[in-house]
Amino acid sequence: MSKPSSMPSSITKQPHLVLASSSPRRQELIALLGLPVVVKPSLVGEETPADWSPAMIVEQLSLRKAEAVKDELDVAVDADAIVVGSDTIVVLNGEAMGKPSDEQDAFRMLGALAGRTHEVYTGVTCIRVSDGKTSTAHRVTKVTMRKLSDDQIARYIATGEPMDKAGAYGIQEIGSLLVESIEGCYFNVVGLPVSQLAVQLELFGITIP
Ligand SMILES: Cc1cn([C@H]2C[C@H](O)[C@@H](COP(=O)(O)OP(=O)(O)OP(=O)(O)O)O2)c(=O)[nH]c1=O
Repeated sequence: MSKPSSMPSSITKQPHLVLASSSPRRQELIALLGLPVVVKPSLVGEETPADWSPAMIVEQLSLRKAEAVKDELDVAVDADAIVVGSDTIVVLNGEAMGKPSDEQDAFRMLGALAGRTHEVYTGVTCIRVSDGKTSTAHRVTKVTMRKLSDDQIARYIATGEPMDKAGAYGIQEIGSLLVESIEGCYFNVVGLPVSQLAVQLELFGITIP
């Protein structure tokens, strides 16, 4: 009879992740990986030069967030950690939309998105604390929003949901009622493309089911 095979050491010895984010959505999604996670929000500014492409914006901001948190860690304590940073924007006809500045801004964004197809870009950066090894990538998902009247938009804004979300909607909450269809990764829209993150973590020798 053959002996049962032993567990590969890469499964038994996994480093912990440090999520550089204040987003409750990202905190829930990263838990899907089943690895130990510490949350440490980054406090970086999110200004970017006007000539950056959407891909550059989300990749560079995810890098900025991860680097800021990595710089605050104690290498002796967190040597085996991998810091994960992420950034999400909505792009309509080349215009990048972040989080709305106020309700009027949310009204403008939703009025522009209604009845049209836009793209959601999310950038993800992983940095290993011990040697600074870095991986940055992004994903794009197409989202088509149904036509909305001004009254419908105003009622949605009155729920308070849009204010902390790129493009002023949350597909995972009441905003789901505004979305007609999507093409691509759903989790990318919510703010953390978990399968993309799994691919990047494999570059660090971390195996995810
Ligand atoms: C389009 C869309 C965005 N969002 C969210 C994801 C992000 O949290 C937010 C975009 O803002 P970000 O600047 O990417 O992230 P954040 O400020 O919320 O968190 P942190 O920088 O600390 O990581 O919009 C949704 O929750 N649902 C959606 O459908």
